[in-house]
Amino acid sequence: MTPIAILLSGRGTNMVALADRVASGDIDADIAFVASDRADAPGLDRAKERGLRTVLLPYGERGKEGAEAFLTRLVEDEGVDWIVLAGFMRLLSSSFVSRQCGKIVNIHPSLLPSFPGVDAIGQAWNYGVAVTGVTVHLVDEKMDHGPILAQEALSLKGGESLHDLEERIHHVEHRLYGDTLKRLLSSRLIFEGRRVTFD
Ligand SMILES: Nc1nc2c(c(=O)[nH]1)N[C@@H](CN(C=O)c1ccc(C(=O)N[C@@H](CCC(=O)O)C(=O)O)cc1)CN2
Ligand SMILES: NCC(=O)N[C@@H]1O[C@H](COP(=O)([O-])[O-])[C@@H](O)[C@H]1O
Repeated sequence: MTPIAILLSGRGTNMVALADRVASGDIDADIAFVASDRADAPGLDRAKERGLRTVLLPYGERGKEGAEAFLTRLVEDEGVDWIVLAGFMRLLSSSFVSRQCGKIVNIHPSLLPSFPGVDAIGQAWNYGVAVTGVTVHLVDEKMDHGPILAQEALSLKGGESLHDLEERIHHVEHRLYGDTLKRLLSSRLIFEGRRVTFD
């Protein structure tokens, strides 16, 4: 059973989807804690409802460096093997990423490298794309730049609203992230440049 930590800043629906699959035994992991940079993140309440340990990262009091030092101590004390970002809206420093030996994974609601950063779905909608999707990627020191582990595309439907599209993308996320994490925890990663395959 692999110890993981989940980091979020918002609603936590991706955390819930992962936690449910861990609880069912489908994903062979132990969620050591769920952490957020925001005390008001609804995802923290959802984690507490599931009996998960929650942690507030002290970005407010200690800034980025202090918050990452706090997180590093927690990760090392708990023997966390993978850090799972699920709507965590803070850029992690290169020193933090390298200390974790790159064992950080993120989900992003677009087909990277298109539409990195915040509001990716809104960016794609406003651009008028015909196809968008979801990316699961390793985290490096840059924003939404790390090697891609999985992607799934979806075509926009005539007449659908932005809200409809957001709902369909989140539905894909909730399945794809769990499927990819399950493979990640049971495989070796083979790197060829930026290309990553599971062994
Ligand atoms: N080193 C990395 N850190 C993070 C990555 C990554 O790929 N590499 N992914 C992000 C998630 N993310 C979108 O995928 C994202 C994170 C942060 C921001 C952002 O603008 N943050 C600002 C301030 C946010 C705030 O104060 O609330 C900042 O950090 O200065 C946008 C998108 C997770 N981290
Ligand atoms: N740049 C990162 C980013 O945009 N992440 C996105 O934040 C949302 C979090 O939702 P959730 O809190 O309900 O899981 C998800 O759509 C995730 O892909």
